[in-house]
Amino acid sequence: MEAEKIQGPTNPMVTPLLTDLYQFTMAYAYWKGNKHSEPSVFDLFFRTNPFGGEYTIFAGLEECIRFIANFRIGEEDIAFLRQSLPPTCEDAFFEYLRGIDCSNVQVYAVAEGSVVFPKVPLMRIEGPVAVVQLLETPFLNLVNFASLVATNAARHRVVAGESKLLLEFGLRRAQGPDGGISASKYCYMGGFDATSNVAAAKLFGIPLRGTHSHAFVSSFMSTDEIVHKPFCSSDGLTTCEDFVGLVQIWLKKLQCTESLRASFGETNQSELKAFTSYALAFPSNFLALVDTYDVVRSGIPNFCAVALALNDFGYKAGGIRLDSGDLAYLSRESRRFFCAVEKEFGVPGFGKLCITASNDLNEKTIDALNQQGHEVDSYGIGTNLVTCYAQPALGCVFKLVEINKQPRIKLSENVSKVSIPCKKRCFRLFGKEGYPSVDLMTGVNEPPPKVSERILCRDPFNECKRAYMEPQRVEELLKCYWSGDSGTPREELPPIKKIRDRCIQQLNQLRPDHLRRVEPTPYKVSVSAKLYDLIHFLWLNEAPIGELQ
Ligand SMILES: Nc1ncnc2c1ncn2[C@@H]1O[C@H](COP(=O)(O)OP(=O)(O)OP(=O)(O)O)[C@@H](O)[C@H]1O
Ligand SMILES: O=P(O)(O)OC[C@H]1O[C@H](OP(=O)(O)OP(=O)(O)O)[C@H](O)[C@@H]1O
Ligand SMILES: O=C(O)c1cccnc1
Ligand SMILES: [Mg+2]
Repeated sequence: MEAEKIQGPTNPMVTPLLTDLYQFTMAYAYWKGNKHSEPSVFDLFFRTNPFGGEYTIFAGLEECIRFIANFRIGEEDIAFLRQSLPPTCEDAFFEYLRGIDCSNVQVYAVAEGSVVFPKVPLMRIEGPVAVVQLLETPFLNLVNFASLVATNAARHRVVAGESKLLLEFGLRRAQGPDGGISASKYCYMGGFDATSNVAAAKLFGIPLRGTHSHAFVSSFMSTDEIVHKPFCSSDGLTTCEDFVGLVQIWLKKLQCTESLRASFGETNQSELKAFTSYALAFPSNFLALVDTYDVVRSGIPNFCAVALALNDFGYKAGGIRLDSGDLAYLSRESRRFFCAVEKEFGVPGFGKLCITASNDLNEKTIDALNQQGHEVDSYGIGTNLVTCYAQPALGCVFKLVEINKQPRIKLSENVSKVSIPCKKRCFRLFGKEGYPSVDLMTGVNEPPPKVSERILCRDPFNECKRAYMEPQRVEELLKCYWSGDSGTPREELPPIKKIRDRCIQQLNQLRPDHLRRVEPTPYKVSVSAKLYDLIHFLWLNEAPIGELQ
């Protein structure tokens, strides 16, 4: 049995009751009208890309599949529904609810981590109308934030560049525990390298990274004694009896070095104690937050004194974190100091020590740093990333497109809100240069587009916008991820690392003008000529003709 092989959702709060009341009232009305088993098709899609961009990353699919694979309404929940719905609701309905599962539901979806575009279904859900209706809210809940935050992460990756290390530091600012865990998971999927969130790292196998806080530095007083036991060199062959003294020797050497002299005099001794103490605790991975007192006059020289003492015993320091001030300027000053130390004392690699920047970073500040010129290797990003401060929601919707094999349309005064009817197949067509050129929707019974065969692609709502395309490659977007007991083979749910790789690879494959922050070019989304005609036939059919007075 397929349902037994797939674990339940990560968050145990994700149950059939994690929904809006109206899904159950509609289920009752479908049942009462003996319509509940009618075969239906719903599309899950969004209408506008978030963050003023022209692309979105699809995420949340695995959690949806875990949800339906385990969909059962338990006795306590049935009792709660019975007391919540009007007393006129018949007992037999609750018997019906007790018996439902998703064995007669099928889900076709775009692969998780894919770059996706407005109007193209991310998921196509087929099954008895009352059951599929019950999936609307939980699916939207599982996909909307996941895709939004994955897109936010991807956008930070695009602006930071491939070579930068991106650390997600958002748990403390996230919207509650699920917001925090989900953000860590989907930021990784969207291209971050690591998280500071220990629980998320354990749950999903995300690399775990971190530095230390200002509290650690300010907890030391200049008069504190450092508890020091002799410590061993990295090769285990020598022992250092007086590491504190060695650090002081190095600080004096730095102070006496002509090329470094101008930048600092006496440094903060309590900060030096904090760094020394941290180095003794983590000699192979010494990182220091250098902005507690004064980056240039204290933090950097203190860090270098400790790093050089470690170097004498074969340990390579990890680097620094800057968490305030002008990050472009301070990173350049830090790099200049590191390079001077490398040159003066002949310590290979010292000039390349990792500089991490944090403090209220977002796409805009990273872009500003790029414009100014900086020496940051790694960004730690929290609030703006995980809360999706620039845009708090993605507007995925779940619309009926077919019932009893009849196509259905939802009209709106606003053309962008008119739904695209009928059970559809979706394809990505690639052009001569290897870039994806257009996403094409067709009816399921139409012949699919073929490589090197010219096909007309039409804007679904604008008669004038149409173009022929001779694809060099065709990729079908919607694949079966849940087939219930229909026997249709289904796709495997890949591990998160594979999903992340797909996301990065697809972003790299996209034409750069779709990715740019300012005035990006919209990607083309179209329908076949046949589907275009059907949309407009149904539109005319369903729209009442007005009477002029
Ligand atoms: N070179 C830069 N260009 C653009 N923005 C920057 C640059 N350096 C830092 N920033 C951003 O400017 C803001 C500075 O924050 P703020 O004015 O609160 O000062 P601060 O550096 O945090 O000072 P403190 O913590 O010492 O009070 C942060 O959002 C940071 O990301
Ligand atoms: O700035 P964010 O992108 O949210 O990244 C996380 C922040 O959290 C930590 O400090 P915290 O904000 O708790 O204190 P601070 O503002 O005094 O540095 C850290 O030093 C970062 O600044
Ligand atoms: O490890 C860090 O440096 C960190 C973690 C969370 C928030 N701010 C910083
Ligand atoms: Mg802060």
